[in-house]
Amino acid sequence: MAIIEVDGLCKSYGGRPVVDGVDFTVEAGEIFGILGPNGAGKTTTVECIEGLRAPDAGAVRVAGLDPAADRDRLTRILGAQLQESQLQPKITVREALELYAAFYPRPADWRGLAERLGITAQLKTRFGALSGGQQQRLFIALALIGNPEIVVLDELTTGLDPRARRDTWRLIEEVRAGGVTVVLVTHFMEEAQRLCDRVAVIDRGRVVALDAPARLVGRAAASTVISFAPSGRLDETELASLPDVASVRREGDRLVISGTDETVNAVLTLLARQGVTARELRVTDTTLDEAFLDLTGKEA
Ligand SMILES: Nc1ncnc2c1ncn2[C@@H]1O[C@H](COP(=O)(O)OP(=O)(O)OP(=O)(O)O)[C@@H](O)[C@H]1O
Repeated sequence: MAIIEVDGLCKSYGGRPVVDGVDFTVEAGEIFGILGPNGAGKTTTVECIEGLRAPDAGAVRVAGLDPAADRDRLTRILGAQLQESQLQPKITVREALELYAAFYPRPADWRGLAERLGITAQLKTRFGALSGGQQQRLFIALALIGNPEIVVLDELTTGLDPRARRDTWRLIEEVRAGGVTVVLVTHFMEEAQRLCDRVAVIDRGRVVALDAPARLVGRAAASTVISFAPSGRLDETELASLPDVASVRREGDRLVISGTDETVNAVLTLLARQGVTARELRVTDTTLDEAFLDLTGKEA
């Protein structure tokens, strides 16, 4: 059953369309990812779902409600991650949790949430004195405090260290196991691949692909990625003309070439012919990173 329906959504700022006919539905109980390069229109799209912005055209329905017109009822079923500016720097973590719990008829136990998010030691700390990662965890706790049916998390783990990121992923999986629908805007491909049942890739205000992460990877032009630090100069145009090459790019001193097994052999032959050694050579299966580059031509 679809719990969120976005149909022909359009939004312009100063006459410039930033969301340009976005369609998708989110099924109840799924973790739905929204991926896209900077400025693609992801936040604007979720702000229309949260009722924070009214669409210029098209329709959004959340559990049958029109978010822009029914914000009061919407906030009882939808929890959203706050932006930094929405909390006073002097409020303590405990005060924020108690205050937000008081807004809802059936709040979650804030002590339990603080425990699961690892911010119990900070209960007396003022918001302004928290580290970026601690602030982020408090925002997640506040998004969940009303026991929502749907939670919208925008850039969930930005600013978290790898350990805290993994803890947060586990928490999101638990939240979903409790029946909550999760909409996740993310720049992290690993996060999308690990957590999301389906992902919409948005580019320049349009959905350019929508599928399970594994199926998006399967549809990518390339199946294999070869990367290495060349010991000498290599002509990128020559690399790009090798069999089955989908893309060639530089990452620091490394070259990253996506293609097929045949590309790997051809690259190694070219290197041998030119007397260049491939240092720290890696050959891996295509990931969502490459599929995303294929779809949008950009890094997330
Ligand atoms: N209130 C606003 N007024 C004018 N332009 C805006 C406003 N909000 C967003 N924009 C512009 O609209 C475009 C889309 O922004 P949006 O935040 O939806 O993209 P995004 O995909 O979430 O990007 P990011 O990944 O960088 O957060 C951007 O070019 C942004 O600068």
